[in-house]
Amino acid sequence: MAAEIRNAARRDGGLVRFENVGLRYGMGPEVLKDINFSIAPRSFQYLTGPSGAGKTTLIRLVLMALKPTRGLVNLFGQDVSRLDATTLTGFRRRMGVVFQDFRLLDHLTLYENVALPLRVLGKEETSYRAEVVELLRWVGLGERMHAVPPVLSGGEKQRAAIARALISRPELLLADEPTGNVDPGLGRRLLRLFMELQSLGTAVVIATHDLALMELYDAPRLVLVDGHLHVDA
Ligand SMILES: Nc1ncnc2c1ncn2[C@@H]1O[C@H](COP(=O)(O)OP(=O)(O)OP(=O)(O)O)[C@@H](O)[C@H]1O
Repeated sequence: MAAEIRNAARRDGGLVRFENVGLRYGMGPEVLKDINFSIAPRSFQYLTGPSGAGKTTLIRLVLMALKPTRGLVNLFGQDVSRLDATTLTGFRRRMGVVFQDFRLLDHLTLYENVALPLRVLGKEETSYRAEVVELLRWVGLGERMHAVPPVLSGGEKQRAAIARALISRPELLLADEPTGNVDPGLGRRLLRLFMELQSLGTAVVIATHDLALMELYDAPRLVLVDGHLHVDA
């Protein structure tokens, strides 16, 4: 089944494809209008636009946390409106997400936070311990793995959230303002982490309005303005 889905994604040329997607919250105005774009496997792109333009909303649509009001959302080669709950859960596991507010669990150590997605899958600790430690070192938190989130800086929490998003080796990583809470030096280091991740085979989407960051590494920009999206390649 997994191979079938991957083949379908390849055939359709994308991990994600939106066709004429529109979204409104409740009876409010349309926040996203006629959105068309696709995300190729192993690609790197920014999602940008002014505050309130709809970046988080678009990410939530990709994560299937929201249903489009109109149009087609295709993930891994399949129309999501036709999928059953089990397949949707499987699709979510193929995506990693770094939320703007981190969403770490305060009563768990960083090690436990990062290991959580694997624990939830019922894996034995012996099968993942080394991998979690290696990933925490990779994001520069090797010395902090037994600390709990409330005693960490914003940048440390940011990196822990990135490690947690990566532990399941996602095919697609969505990061919402991943450099929003860090100084420019750390922002550059995080960007290098994302580039390395892409070179290891993950497609990366970074939502940001940090122009300086986007200038550091040239990549296509999905630009949202007034609910419309255009691609600056
Ligand atoms: N749950 C909600 N209910 C109603 N309106 C919402 C909801 N979430 C977002 N909106 C509205 O949708 C629009 C887009 O919001 P969204 O958070 O997607 O923008 P954004 O580009 O991510 O903004 P920022 O860069 O400030 O995070 C805004 O006008 C916002 O007020």
